[in-house]
Amino acid sequence: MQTYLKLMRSGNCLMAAIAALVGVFIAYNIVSSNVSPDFYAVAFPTVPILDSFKVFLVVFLVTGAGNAINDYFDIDIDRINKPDRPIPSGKIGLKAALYFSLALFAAGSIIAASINIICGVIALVNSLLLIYYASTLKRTALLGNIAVGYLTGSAFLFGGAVFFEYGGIKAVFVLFVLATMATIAREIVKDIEDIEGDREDGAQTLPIIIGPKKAAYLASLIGLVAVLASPLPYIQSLMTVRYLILVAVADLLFAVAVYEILGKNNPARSSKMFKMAMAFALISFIAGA
Ligand SMILES: CC(C)=CCC/C(C)=C/CC/C(C)=C/CC/C(C)=C/COC[C@H](O)COP(=O)(O)O
Ligand SMILES: CC(C)=CCC/C(C)=C/CC/C(C)=C/CC/C(C)=C/COP(=O)(O)OP(=O)(O)O
Ligand SMILES: [Mg+2]
Repeated sequence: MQTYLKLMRSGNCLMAAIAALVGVFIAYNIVSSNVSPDFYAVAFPTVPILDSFKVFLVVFLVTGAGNAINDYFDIDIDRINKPDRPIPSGKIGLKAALYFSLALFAAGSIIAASINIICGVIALVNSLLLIYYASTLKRTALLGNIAVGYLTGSAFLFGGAVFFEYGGIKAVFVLFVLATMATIAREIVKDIEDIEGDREDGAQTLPIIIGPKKAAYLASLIGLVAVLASPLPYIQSLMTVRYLILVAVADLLFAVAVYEILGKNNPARSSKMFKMAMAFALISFIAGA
């Protein structure tokens, strides 16, 4: 069981699932404050506890499926870059990982469809995109990074989609944009870190095409634009002033991540700092909502 949780990268699954719950909560706050009292009393539901649990479960399962199918297709690269992972280390067989991933995708999409049609569509589209990313897109410069950025940011959209008929997706769109930009920046840095294994595998990633230095500048630019945009949830009255204080700490961590890649040419540490900054930004969304 432990090895399958490692294949799923359960820490990422938990982070994504919490992000989706933030989406549910923020969307509920916004749409329930926008409706008229009589509509609120008559038509608008109370906080959807069961749907919130389903949202958490779907994102946990689909994210885990995406990580598992990624390692299934990455077996050759991971033998070079990450030999301790469950498949290259032999702890989980290749076919077992594939069937496990497909089962998680199916379970997640079916549960999503039981929430509403939009949640079902998002889960199905994301599942297909995760498979396409792992099999093909990840070896394509920038498109692969954008796909992972969209997928990560979509956790917020998925939470907002619980209230799609009340404008829930629009309510959380700025969170989607911030998460997408931060993830794209980190994905480019990860490609700089993996450049040797990717080159051996014939992948055409951005750092291989334009060089690691220019890729580092682009990742830093995207990351810094996300930092400059980070007050937007407060400006849009999605978040309280507590968010503004906490996200300033996340912004500082993003700045350190940029320094690690631009100033110290250390993609491994920069990637870790980006992830820490993203985790802290998620905490600021939770505490500031
Ligand atoms: C500027 C600002 C306020 C940005 C917002 C940042 C934010 C809240 C991002 C959300 C992050 C999130 C929902 C992450 C989910 C889990 C995750 C790390 C997904 C992306 O994983 C792909 C990555 O390539 C996996 O690699 P690794 O982390 O090394 O296993
Ligand atoms: C909203 C719903 C239903 C699902 C969202 C699913 C989410 C949040 C996905 C987040 C992004 C994610 C987990 C992508 C999986 C693919 C992946 C591991 C990309 C990075 O892989 P590589 O580029 O191969 O790098 P490493 O394998 O070395 O980490
Ligand atoms: Mg991989």
